[in-house]
Amino acid sequence: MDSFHEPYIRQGDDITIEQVRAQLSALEASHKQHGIQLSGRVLHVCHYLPVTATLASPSSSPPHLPLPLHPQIPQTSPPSPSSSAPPTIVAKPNDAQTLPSDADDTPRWSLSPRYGHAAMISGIRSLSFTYQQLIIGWTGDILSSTPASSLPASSVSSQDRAALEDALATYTPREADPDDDRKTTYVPVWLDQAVAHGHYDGYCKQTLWPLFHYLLWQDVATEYASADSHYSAYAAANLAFAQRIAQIYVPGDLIWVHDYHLLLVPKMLRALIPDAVIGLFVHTPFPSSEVFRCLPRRKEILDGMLGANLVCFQTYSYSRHFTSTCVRVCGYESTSRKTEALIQGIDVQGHVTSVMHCPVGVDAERVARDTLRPGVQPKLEALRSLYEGKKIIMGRDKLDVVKGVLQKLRAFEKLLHDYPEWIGQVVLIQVTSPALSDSPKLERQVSELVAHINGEYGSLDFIPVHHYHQTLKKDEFYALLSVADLGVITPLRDGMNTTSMEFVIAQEKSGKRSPLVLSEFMGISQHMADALLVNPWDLGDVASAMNRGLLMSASSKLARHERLHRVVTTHTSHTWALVLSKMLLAQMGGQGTARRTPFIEKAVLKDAYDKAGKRLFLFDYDGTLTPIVKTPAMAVPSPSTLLALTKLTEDPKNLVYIVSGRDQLFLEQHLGKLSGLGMSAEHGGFIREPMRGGSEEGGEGKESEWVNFTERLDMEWMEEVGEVFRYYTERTTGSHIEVKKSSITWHYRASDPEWGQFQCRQCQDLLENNLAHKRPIEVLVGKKNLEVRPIAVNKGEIVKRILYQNPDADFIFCAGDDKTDEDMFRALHLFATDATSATLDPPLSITLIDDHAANGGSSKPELPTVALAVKPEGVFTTAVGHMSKRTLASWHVTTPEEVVGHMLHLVDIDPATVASAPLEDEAGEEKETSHF
Ligand SMILES: O=P(O)(O)OC[C@H]1O[C@H](O[C@H]2O[C@H](CO)[C@@H](O)[C@H](O)[C@H]2O)[C@H](O)[C@@H](O)[C@@H]1O
Repeated sequence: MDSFHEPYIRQGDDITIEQVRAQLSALEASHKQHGIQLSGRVLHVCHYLPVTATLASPSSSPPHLPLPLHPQIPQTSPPSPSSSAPPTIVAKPNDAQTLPSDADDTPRWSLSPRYGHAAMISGIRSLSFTYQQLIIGWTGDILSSTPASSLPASSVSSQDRAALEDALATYTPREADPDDDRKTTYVPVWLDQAVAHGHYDGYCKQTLWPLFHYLLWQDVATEYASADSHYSAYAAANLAFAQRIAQIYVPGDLIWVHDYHLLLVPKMLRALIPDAVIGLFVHTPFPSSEVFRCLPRRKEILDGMLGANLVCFQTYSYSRHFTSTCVRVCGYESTSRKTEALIQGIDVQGHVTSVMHCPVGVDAERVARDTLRPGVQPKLEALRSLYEGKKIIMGRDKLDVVKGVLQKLRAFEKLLHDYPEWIGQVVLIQVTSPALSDSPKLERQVSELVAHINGEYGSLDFIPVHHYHQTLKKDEFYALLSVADLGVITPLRDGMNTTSMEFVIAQEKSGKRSPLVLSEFMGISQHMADALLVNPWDLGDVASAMNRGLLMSASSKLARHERLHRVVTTHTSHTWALVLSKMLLAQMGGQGTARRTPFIEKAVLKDAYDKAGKRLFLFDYDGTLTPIVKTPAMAVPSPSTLLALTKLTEDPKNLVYIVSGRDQLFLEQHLGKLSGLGMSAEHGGFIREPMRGGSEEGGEGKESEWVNFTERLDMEWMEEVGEVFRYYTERTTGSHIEVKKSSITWHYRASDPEWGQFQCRQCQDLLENNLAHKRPIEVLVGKKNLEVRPIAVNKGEIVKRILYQNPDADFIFCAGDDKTDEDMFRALHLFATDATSATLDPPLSITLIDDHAANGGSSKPELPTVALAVKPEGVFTTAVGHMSKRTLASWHVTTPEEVVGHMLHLVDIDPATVASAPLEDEAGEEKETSHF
């Protein structure tokens, strides 16, 4: 694995931030050398802006005077609403609490501050030394001064908005290097109040958050209509973000979209800026596919995410769940380790989204500094004397069901029950900070349980549990972390959890080196093997770990602490942000950004068609003229497809062929009535020329014979391959074998998608390593199938043959959707790109087969090279699939319906006037649109 693609600095690696910086610079230099445009900017798209801003009354405020940060809702007299002077707006980051606050003006409105995501914000800000940064986020609620209430965003005048945007754009953060003019700017997204709250309090908090933390909705303590309500607000908010990004985007920008609030943004943004380099970082856990599949809007959400070039998670297991969900729920394929080099990814119609992981850390230096703030020590001393002679267990969690506070309290109760020697000797100080959407039910349950434990195990001079439901001040927080004899952080699920990292740093500074009990269901646990890892549901397990931690020897504590400290201080928010930049930068110029096959416009095609004297059409069948469906036998041509082919073949200027992997029987059965249609079956193994002089059933003319190019080939391998396929069919429920005359296909579309793909890879390995080098065969990975055919035949050879026999064609349209069709594009590539090389040597199929037959077994060597009439502008090689799909074709359309629509347009038929029935198989299964 090369260092550019290395997903993460692994635990124990000695890589430093300087090394990541050096890798970044090397990547940038290499991109510049290859002419890849870099803007030097990173756009971070977050749910809300980490700033506080206040709009002051113009009449009373001096320009650019900083205003108090807290409280945000002013208590003083109302502003003068009619003033026409420009507003004075002061904006500052949420953490800039030391700015002077000597203003006496009256804010007219202010943005409500929001906290959280500290690690992310500190990581983003640390990049200011490397990149120009833009943080794009929702303003948060707009609070009016009188009455103290939320205002609809629409009531903020455009003048005020512009003033706020200016203030944010010109704000220089404290931590910026004064000699460096690169900095962080803040770009507000204005959301209508209903959209903003439907988005966050509704869909984010009531639907996605519980699901991502393995809580199905009936378990959530809030009341709401359904898992689908608020989706429209979620989509509207995401669209507003995408549009805002598009307004400020410049080519060469790197765009990082953050978290579960904005999962639709990548796809929406891709539609607005097809070339954008987009990363999506998911800070929460990503659940197993069996949980995720319950989401009514699962496909929309996954497709939204897959609009990104790179989707990144906190841990490998979250990324594995995501990949598996895309495969299982949407039917997409994960890229093989073999084909897409080293990166795991998801293939959607040829667009590959890379999937990686990179855990966020804390700003270790800053936490260490904060732990030593002068205010911390007195608080620490106070705690020490208050609990003198007792061991202190500390817990600090948001009051949210997923944080497992109830389970922790029960485990503490079990500690006192199972190890009664601790009664009177240990206290649990549990702080619960209020969650944004508070749950009174949970609050009540916690209070009741605390009272129960204290009643059961407490006495007049001993209270076992000290519960504080409040937001701790920084000094109190660090004092608590520093004084504790044991940290117990046991959420039921948590994306990462930064308190545990802060605990380790605080313990280093206080010199205590106390141990940590951590839930194994949080992202950080995978990197903290030296904590005491527990299952928070197993109360006995947690109680025993608490006991073990409290009794741990000093040397053991020290050894564990040192290793944890090393992890926390080498995997910081700064390294995280740099590694993220490196990963996204590595996507530039790569798959999905460099390759853009243009969409072929109907008018362009029609223009060339009308001007041409002789036209050649070469169509693949499955996935090109008809959508992929679950059962191969049900992939029958639609009325539109038949009409388009009929009309094309009726025109004497046209020569139309189907070049398919299907066998003769299938092609004859479904397309045989079109006698003007030429057909090639089994990937070029057979050909039947069109009948001249009649195109419809009953038309004039004599039916052509099939020519078999495989007749004299060694076909003994068919039995051997059949045996291998039978072995895998027995072991892969739902799979089946399609035996054709000279090729054989193993299908696994109806099998478990992951097992099917795994078996396919195993089978492919077996065939390639044990048979392919001994036999004249080629193994082809198709769409949920594995095909084996003779190496001597392919679709490219057929195309050359047709072309050689029709050198006067001056218009060629060739369409296909999968790898075997690339042989056709390759055969035409030279003529599609180079005006000077329009000559063609006699193809093998003519020299070896036709002439062989004509000359009684001896081939005739001197067939002439022919000159072709076609010019590059008359060759339309067209891939069906995503524009970023790897292809030799010069054009693309996205679906088979578009291929047919384009053909109908050529013959002057409006597709809307043609009756079209949705494809259904016998079981009523709809066509599989998800995977082409
Ligand atoms: O060259 P083509 O015309 O594209 O044919 C390639 C293979 O297509 C068929 O399999 C594929 O389509 C089926 C129907 O949509 C689908 O169920 C299957 O999963 C696909 O792999 C066909 O069955 C094969 O014989 C062709 O070689």
